[in-house]
Amino acid sequence: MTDLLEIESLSAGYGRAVVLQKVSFTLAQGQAMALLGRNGVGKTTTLNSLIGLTRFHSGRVLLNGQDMSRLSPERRVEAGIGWVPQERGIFRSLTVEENITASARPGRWTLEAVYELFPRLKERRRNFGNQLSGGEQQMLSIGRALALNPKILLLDEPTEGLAPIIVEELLASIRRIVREEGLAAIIVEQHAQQILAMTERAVILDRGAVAHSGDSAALAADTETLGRFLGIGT
Ligand SMILES: Nc1ncnc2c1ncn2[C@@H]1O[C@H](COP(=O)(O)OP(=O)(O)OP(=O)(O)O)[C@@H](O)[C@H]1O
Repeated sequence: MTDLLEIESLSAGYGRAVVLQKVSFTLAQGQAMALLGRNGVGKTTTLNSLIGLTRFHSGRVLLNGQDMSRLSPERRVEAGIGWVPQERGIFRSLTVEENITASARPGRWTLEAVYELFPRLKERRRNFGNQLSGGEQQMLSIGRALALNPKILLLDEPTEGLAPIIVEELLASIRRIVREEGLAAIIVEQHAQQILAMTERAVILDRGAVAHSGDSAALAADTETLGRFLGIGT
């Protein structure tokens, strides 16, 4: 069976700087992957490369066997990549509802399904993007990506800078998306143990290269590797 996503020896960066050095991993349909590593190792650059926002040097990015390495970000979204950027990227002058429906496509994730996942968004549906708290903006960013009914969701530090109670709420929603709904996802997160508990696969990057790749459950128990590459668990 073809993997949903195949990254083959991807080297990419910004301008002349090559940040990712021959990064390879695969993800099957319905699998969620934790993408971990210390600050500055290339996690965001990996997600940016999957959506097409970096300078591509060599390698291949395949979605359902189709090579996307040279496609524009718009074409990659059309092909089924859902992207939730670190800076959230919501339209501040549109309402919550307009943000969700502006680019929606038919599928499991209707407006009602997004509201059911994030009841706060329904309460706030007539508010503008610039009237939302950080947590609500993050929910909207995820809801908007879901409404595109992607084949795979890329989440870049979705809980960064949010209050602990909101972090727990968001992590519970993300767990539901990947565990109960079975949507394929790559999740970059500082809350490593919580993300390992809801994903099947884990990749650790170190200085732009894959330093570890394996089962999330095995990594969660591997204090030596967690300590060496993330400075936790020891
Ligand atoms: N727009 C850019 N132009 C040039 N270099 C960049 C740019 N964005 C990131 N970099 C560099 O690429 C490297 C990897 O950064 P990246 O943001 O991918 O790391 P990260 O693992 O996501 O870290 P963090 O957890 O801090 O977000 C860093 O050395 C960074 O300085």
